[in-house]
Amino acid sequence: MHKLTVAIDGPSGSGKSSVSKEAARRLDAAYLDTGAMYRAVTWHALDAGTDLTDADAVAAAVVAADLFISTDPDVEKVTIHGTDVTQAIREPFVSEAVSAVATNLAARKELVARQRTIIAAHPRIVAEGRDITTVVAPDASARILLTASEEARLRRRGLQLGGTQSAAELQAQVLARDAKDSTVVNFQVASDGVATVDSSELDFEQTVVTVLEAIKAQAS
Ligand SMILES: Nc1ncnc2c1ncn2[C@@H]1O[C@H](COP(=O)(O)OP(=O)(O)O)[C@@H](O)[C@H]1O
Ligand SMILES: Nc1ccn([C@H]2C[C@H](O)[C@@H](COP(=O)(O)OP(=O)(O)O)O2)c(=O)n1
Repeated sequence: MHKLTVAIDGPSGSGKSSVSKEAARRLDAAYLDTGAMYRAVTWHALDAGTDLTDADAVAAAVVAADLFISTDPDVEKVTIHGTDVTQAIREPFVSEAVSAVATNLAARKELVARQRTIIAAHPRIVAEGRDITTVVAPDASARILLTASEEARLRRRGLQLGGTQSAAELQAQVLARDAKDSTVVNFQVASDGVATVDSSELDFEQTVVTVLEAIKAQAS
């Protein structure tokens, strides 16, 4: 089987996680959700009462984090210091706090190193996040920026959360978070050599097929 590293970036609600996971299944590859790593260390910092405005404390918590993430696309599992946080990290309170970790450069350095180690350990892997195409794996066999209109991204996140969130809450969790995160990483504009797939007008299956075609075009 040929070695394959696929890097996929994009803003919140663009479909990165669901589309990358399905692409990984069809490519018989592992799957790495790097956002789940940022979410897990944020969950732990909140749980431990770490002051998220204290950059040194946040960085120290990330360096010390005993973090496990499944890379099997059919097994969603994230643990931190032995606690299973697979579901908890998706809660809105984590989405609203995670940028404090994502904008901490020392925390990013630590997580990027761990992500590179995980990617190197898998001959075939699809990794997704915000800086995979540019920082974590710029030499990947295929690199894709998955985008969608703000309207589509807000609608999808609202549906995903079962209609529990108000429009203002969704704006905070999707658009305001992207605005904060994009102060440290570029995931709005494709870098040189990165293919853009706009999923605004595509359904899930069409998006998966388009992404697989883009991977094939670059990786062959
Ligand atoms: N092309 C698409 N059309 C419609 N819904 C989609 C599409 N891609 C993803 N979704 C749905 O939108 C929601 C958000 O997708 P997700 O993969 O979590 O995005 P991200 O990881 O970029 O935040 C999920 O419920 C997912 O099933
Ligand atoms: N490679 C990455 C992945 C995620 N992040 C940050 C940015 C996001 O606010 C959080 C959570 O990412 P996640 O992909 O789970 O977020 P969405 O599902 O797209 O809303 O982590 C990052 O800075 N770099």
